[in-house]
Amino acid sequence: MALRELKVCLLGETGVGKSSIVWRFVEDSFDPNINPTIGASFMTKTVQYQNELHKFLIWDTAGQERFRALAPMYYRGSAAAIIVYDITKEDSFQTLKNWVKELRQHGPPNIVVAIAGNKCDLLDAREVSEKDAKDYADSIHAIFVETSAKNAININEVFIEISKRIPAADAVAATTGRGFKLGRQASESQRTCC
Ligand SMILES: Nc1nc2c(ncn2[C@@H]2O[C@H](COP(=O)(O)OP(=O)(O)OP(=O)(O)O)[C@@H](O)[C@H]2O)c(=O)[nH]1
Repeated sequence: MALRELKVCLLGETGVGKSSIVWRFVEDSFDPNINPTIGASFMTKTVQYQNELHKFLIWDTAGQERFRALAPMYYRGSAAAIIVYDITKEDSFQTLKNWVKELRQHGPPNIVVAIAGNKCDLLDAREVSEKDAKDYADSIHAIFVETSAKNAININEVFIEISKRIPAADAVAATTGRGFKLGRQASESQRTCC
């Protein structure tokens, strides 16, 4: 079975739940006392998609302002970016729009963008309407899901949607050197920090 490596980065304001989404996806766990990311952290997870294995190489960036300048190192060369906002924080949705602008200006031209409205378990505190966010995502042809890392809602779905959109993106990637590899492992996960 063909193994495809897909570099994915997570972007978004501090505290929106980027690391929690990654932990839920890779380890199927949730830590309410998780620490803010320093610099960035890296994890991988391989999943089967149709007749291929997709190995996600996931760069979870730090949302704190002091690390902002590091982000290009992680979104450059990415096949996809998951930009996360917190549905209970309007400001975090504005920050997301800034990330979209930055990716447009400096990111890979064919990057798949997924917008994740996280903390959808906190409906009573909602500040960003699902419709407004979906309309915005549609306007930039991005994937859109509301997620809850806490309650494991729509976490796998984000990555499945990325897998679905990658073939078109990879047709370009293949011509630039990234592409298919034959692999042996059916599933794995790993975490390192830097
Ligand atoms: N209720 C709720 N809390 C969440 C959810 N996801 C994350 N949190 C909490 O939000 C806080 C921040 O989560 P992180 O995953 O560290 O956020 P981050 O975006 O990675 O933050 P930085 O590393 O600073 O960029 C933590 O207290 C999490 O437990 C969620 O889906 N629901």
